[in-house]
Amino acid sequence: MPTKERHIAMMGYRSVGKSSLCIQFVEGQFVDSYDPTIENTFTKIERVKSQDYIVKLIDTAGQDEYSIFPVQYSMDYHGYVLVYSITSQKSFEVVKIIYEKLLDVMGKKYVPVVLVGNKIDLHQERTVSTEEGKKLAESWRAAFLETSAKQNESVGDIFHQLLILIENENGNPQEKSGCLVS
Ligand SMILES: Nc1nc2c(ncn2[C@@H]2O[C@H](COP(=O)(O)OP(=O)(O)OP(=O)(O)O)[C@@H](O)[C@H]2O)c(=O)[nH]1
Repeated sequence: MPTKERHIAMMGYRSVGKSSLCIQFVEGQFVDSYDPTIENTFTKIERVKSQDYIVKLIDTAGQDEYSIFPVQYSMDYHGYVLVYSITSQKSFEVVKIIYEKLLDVMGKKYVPVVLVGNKIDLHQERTVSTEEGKKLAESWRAAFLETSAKQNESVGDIFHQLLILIENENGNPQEKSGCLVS
C-alpha cells in the first residue's frame, strides 16, 4: 500500500505538555524544562495496521479562552490532538472552548480528535477526573487517553488512535466506528 501523509495539529492551553508529547513521540525523550512554543513541526513515519503513514505534526503555541482560533490550523489538517493537563481544571475548560471554535471555523459537526489528559504521573495533583475526560470525549465522538509525556505512557497510542479515526472518516473503516475510549 502506498504511504499516506497525514497532518495533525496539537492544540491546548499553555504548558499542558503539547511539545513534550511531540518530542516523546518523535524523539523518544522527555526534556524537563519549559520553553513556550511559537510553532514547531515534527515528522515521523508510523505503521498502523500494515499501512505506512508520514505523520506531520504541528505543535502550536498554547491558546487560552480569549484566543481567536488560528485559521491556518483549520486548513489541510486531517486530525487534531486536544491536550489538557489532569492537574489543571482551567486547561480542561480551555480545551472545550478550542473544540467549539474548531468546529465553528471548519463549519463541521465532526472532526477527528483525540482528547488527551496529560501529566498522569502527577496523580497527587489531579483536579480533572478520568470520568470527566471520558464524558467530554464521548460527547465529541472522540478518542480519549490519559498520558504522561514524562513517563512515556500511552504517548504512541494518541497518534495510532488518531490515524484510525482519520481513516474511518475517509470511509475506510478499520475499526468499529464511534467512540474509542481506552
Ligand atoms: N510531570 C510532568 N510534566 C510534564 C509532562 N509533560 C510536560 N511536562 C512539563 O510541563 C511543562 C510544559 O511542557 P510543554 O511540553 O512545554 O508544554 P506546552 O503545552 O507545549 O506549552 P506551550 O508551548 O506554552 O503551549 C514543562 O516543564 C514540561 O517538562 C508530563 O507528562 N508530566
